Amino acid sequence: MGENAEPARFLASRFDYIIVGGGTAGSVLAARLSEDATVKVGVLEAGKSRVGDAHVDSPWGISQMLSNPEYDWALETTPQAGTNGRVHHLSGGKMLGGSSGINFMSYCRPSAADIDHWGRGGIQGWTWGELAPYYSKAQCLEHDVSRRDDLGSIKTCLPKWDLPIEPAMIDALNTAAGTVMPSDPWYGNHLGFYKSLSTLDYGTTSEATKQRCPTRSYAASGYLAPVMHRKNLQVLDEATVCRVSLVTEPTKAPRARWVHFWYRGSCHRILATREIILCAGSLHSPHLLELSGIGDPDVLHTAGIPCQVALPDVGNNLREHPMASVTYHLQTPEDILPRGPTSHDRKQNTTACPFSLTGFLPYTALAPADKIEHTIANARSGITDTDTATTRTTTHLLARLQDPESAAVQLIGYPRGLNLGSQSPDRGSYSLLVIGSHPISHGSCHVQSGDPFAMPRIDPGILQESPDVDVLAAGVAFADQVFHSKHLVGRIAERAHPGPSIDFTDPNQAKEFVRQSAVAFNHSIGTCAMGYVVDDRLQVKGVAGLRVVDASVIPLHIDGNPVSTVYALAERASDLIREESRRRLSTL
Ligand SMILES: Cc1cc2nc3c(=O)[nH]c(=O)nc-3n(C[C@H](O)[C@H](O)[C@H](O)COP(=O)(O)OP(=O)(O)OC[C@H]3O[C@@H](n4cnc5c(N)ncnc54)[C@H](O)[C@@H]3O)c2cc1C
Repeated sequence: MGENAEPARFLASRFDYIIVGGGTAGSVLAARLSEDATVKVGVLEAGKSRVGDAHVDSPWGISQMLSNPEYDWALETTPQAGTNGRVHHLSGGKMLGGSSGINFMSYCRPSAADIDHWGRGGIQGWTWGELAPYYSKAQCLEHDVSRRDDLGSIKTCLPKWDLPIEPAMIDALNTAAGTVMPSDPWYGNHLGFYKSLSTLDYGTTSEATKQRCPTRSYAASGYLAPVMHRKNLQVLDEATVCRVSLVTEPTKAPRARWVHFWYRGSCHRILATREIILCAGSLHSPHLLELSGIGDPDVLHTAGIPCQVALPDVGNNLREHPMASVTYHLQTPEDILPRGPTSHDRKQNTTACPFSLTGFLPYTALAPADKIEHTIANARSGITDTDTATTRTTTHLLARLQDPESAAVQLIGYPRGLNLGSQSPDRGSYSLLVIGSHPISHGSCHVQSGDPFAMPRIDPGILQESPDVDVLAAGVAFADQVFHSKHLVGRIAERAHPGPSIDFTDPNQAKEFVRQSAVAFNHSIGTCAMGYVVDDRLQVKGVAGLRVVDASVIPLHIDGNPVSTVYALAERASDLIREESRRRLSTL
């Protein structure tokens, strides 16, 4: 990027807004707030700028970044009882652009109902109707230039390659589920199977091949890089924020004023005259609130941190999408070699590639009515307290299992075994990944000590609730059955994973497989949830001048991959902040 702030200038500056975390949401806010040349915006990012980095830019570079501490926070959960005591790896992008720089680039919007359900706790202003324009504002839909509203910063396109097996796979999936290919799955209803969009930019021509080659389109390239020349925007990378300090005035709520951070071995503090905006992601934003003394007094006491503002819900409601997969060998490896327009795609795609097939199904398409009732009754019998917010959420999510319009699982086609960390991928296999869309299981992410470099204790409670296991097991059994579809005759050989001894028609074997093999899909949300930790303008309750804008404010999980929603909510948050700023100025 080359235009990052000079450290001395940054440290000597006074900012109106300080953004903590220059990731997905942080980059959007930095770009939007600095459009007003009269405000000064500072961004502090713990990772490095990786703009122009080959691993980030290449759609095939993911395996070089995952678990690599230069790019990935590489956090771990506590042992998860729901997955037979296994510890799960949780990735998170540590760079400008954050997790949008390390993710699988799958672009998918949630169903309209999912966003509408956010309003259940009395949250105003976050319906599908209100958020939908912001999806369009963030996205540039390359495959459909007729949509003039979709001209945003993040480029998306359908893969310009065709995997020979995928049209038959889409037919097999839709036939088995009794669904049809949705005609416009990005506008509120995406049940059924279809070719998925990726956050890819085809605007670059390779020097070597003179062909247009795809590069990752992400928050740093789409939002930050084009505006780094602005005089009122400064970005300091490799700066790790350790807390926010508050000032108290009589009769007023405490106000967030200073951001304390480590930079090149020294601790510094910097003043925000208007607001501090936490954009550190679902696992770091609650941690920073707690390090600042804002949280559950018991949690803070145990960690030895004096409580400044009691906010018991900080760090709770951590929800993750669980994922399990089934892989079959193919009769011919060519079935997953792309018929792409460029030899570049064809060559690269043999080692790894973004996902190009996805779809959603309700539980009603996976299980008979009596089985669904059994799943729900089982879960209800465990509910003793009927009046807590958690119970109301659980009851709501259980009711959705009977709704034929509500997705319970997402399936993603992946043209090989899921061995992303491997250097020698299996070229002759195809996987269906099955992801639980609306997990009832949830947990927490809490500070363990006042040391800002000690990682939080992360317990997402993966598969701890039996309906999540039932749903995922039914999804995996469905996926297994699809490989035997008449649409795929002559193309599929034996099952590669799990081994042939597992019988998915036996629900107990399917459930045990899921407990034994499911992983977290890196879609953490909910730890600073709207309505609980922040209000519907995303301001931290009980503190002035402090907001959270990132995936942590999403109160309930959405069906599908979340990055589109993080872009949209950050776009909307920018409008809210600018609107408040204008209102403040007009009253002066
Ligand atoms: C491996 C992986 C694959 C994924 N695949 C997909 C996908 O295909 N499609 C999809 O839609 N979603 C996907 N996701 C999820 C999606 O990318 C995230 O939900 C989204 O990017 C989160 O945005 P955010 O702004 O909340 O956090 P982030 O983008 O993670 O930003 C947080 C930023 O804060 C910085 N930070 C943290 N702590 C501090 C601190 N103390 N001081 C300063 N800076 C700090 C971080 O370094 C980071 O840059 C994936 C995620 C991962 C990790």
